[in-house]
Amino acid sequence: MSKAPSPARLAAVDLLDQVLGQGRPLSESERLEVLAPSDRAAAQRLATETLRGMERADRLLKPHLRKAPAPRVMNILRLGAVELCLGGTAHGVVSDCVEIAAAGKRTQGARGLVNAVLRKLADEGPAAWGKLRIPRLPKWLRDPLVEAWGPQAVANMERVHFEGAPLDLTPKPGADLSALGGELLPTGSVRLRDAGQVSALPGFSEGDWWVQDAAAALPAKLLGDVAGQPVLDMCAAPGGKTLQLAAAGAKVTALDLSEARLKRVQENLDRTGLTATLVAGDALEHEGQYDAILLDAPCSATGTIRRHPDLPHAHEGERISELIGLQEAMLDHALRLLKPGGRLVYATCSLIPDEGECQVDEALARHADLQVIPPEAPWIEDRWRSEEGGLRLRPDYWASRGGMDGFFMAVLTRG
Ligand SMILES: C[S@@+](CC[C@H](N)C(=O)[O-])C[C@H]1O[C@@H](n2cnc3c(N)ncnc32)[C@H](O)[C@@H]1O
Repeated sequence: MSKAPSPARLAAVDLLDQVLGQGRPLSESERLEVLAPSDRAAAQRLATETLRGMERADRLLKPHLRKAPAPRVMNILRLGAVELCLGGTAHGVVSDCVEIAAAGKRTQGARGLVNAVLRKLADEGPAAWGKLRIPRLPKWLRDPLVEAWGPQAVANMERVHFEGAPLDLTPKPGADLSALGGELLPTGSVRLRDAGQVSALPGFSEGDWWVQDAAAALPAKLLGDVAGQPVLDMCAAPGGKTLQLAAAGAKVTALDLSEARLKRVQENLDRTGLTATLVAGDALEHEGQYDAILLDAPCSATGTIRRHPDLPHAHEGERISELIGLQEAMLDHALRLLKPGGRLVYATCSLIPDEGECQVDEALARHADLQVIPPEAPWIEDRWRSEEGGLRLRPDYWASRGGMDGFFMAVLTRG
């Protein structure tokens, strides 16, 4: 008699269909909302691991498939293959994948195939897995990154992407995070491995910290002493940098186009007991004068792939030229909102120079009075410095510690 497949595995296959079939990233899924928290976490982990290991799974599956199966069947096989190769129990994985195939009208005819192929992989897969190459980025992204950073650097980034990301926390000033047993990074973030459920960690309810990649915590620090100053966080949600600025004593205006995402900023402020003025609106229409502005502009997010392996599969960079235009317009508008002598930090979590280094070069060409202030801090490593006077962070930096998100950031002023 057939039994219902695990809700987490079933949802993980749906997520793979969503990313690979519809080109919608995991973060846009409503599918997880109906699940219990533990199933939600498991489904997300399974989908993420499958996307990370997809190239290897496809290589292992290929010899067993005479013709390409229907996309959902292929995703069931990918999920099963990755789980089996990463140590999943053969019986549980295979029978669940067969049940997922049996549950769909268009896939039930492939039950036998799923069963036969996954049984083979349960025997052969785990030994073969580690001999396959580290999965590569898709060509649309790999080619420009090789051109920008060279083949070895991109191979190093791919190794870090494949390993996934630790959990980084930004401590609220004065909070004691020793109960978490994490590693204190030179930049002040606390890094945890295998952290589990975030909301169950010590200090979460007390608002002692918030989740923020170590690299993502640096742009706000580059604004320097903001205590008592009006500061605009121009693209604020979900609010990691707003929290840093508020914790540093700034009078923060946190602006974002998305009301839904601003709700997350408010939740984060409530949990941490910090305050900021939230404004829903278009950054390009915002008015005011500020001593300091943080422009963490919308971008390709290609620096966050180790956390979001769905990104390079969900699209092929179609929106990047539109984003580059938006970043340029936002940078020019931010300069209009900056008081004389004020500081603007421009940042993007992108690995593509057109969204970082080139934006600063081109802004310098457009505005004769614009200057870049090279940042000074004891934790800045020389190799992070870019020719424009900004910082270029890459996933392969701190590789032995677990890497960091890719970011570009620069401090600008009009003089
Ligand atoms: C990279 S995210 C910001 C991350 C945020 N700074 C943090 O640290 O949590 C970019 C944000 O820009 C917002 N955004 C996109 N277009 C915008 C616009 N025209 N005006 C204001 N915000 C915009 C998006 O809603 C998104 O929340």
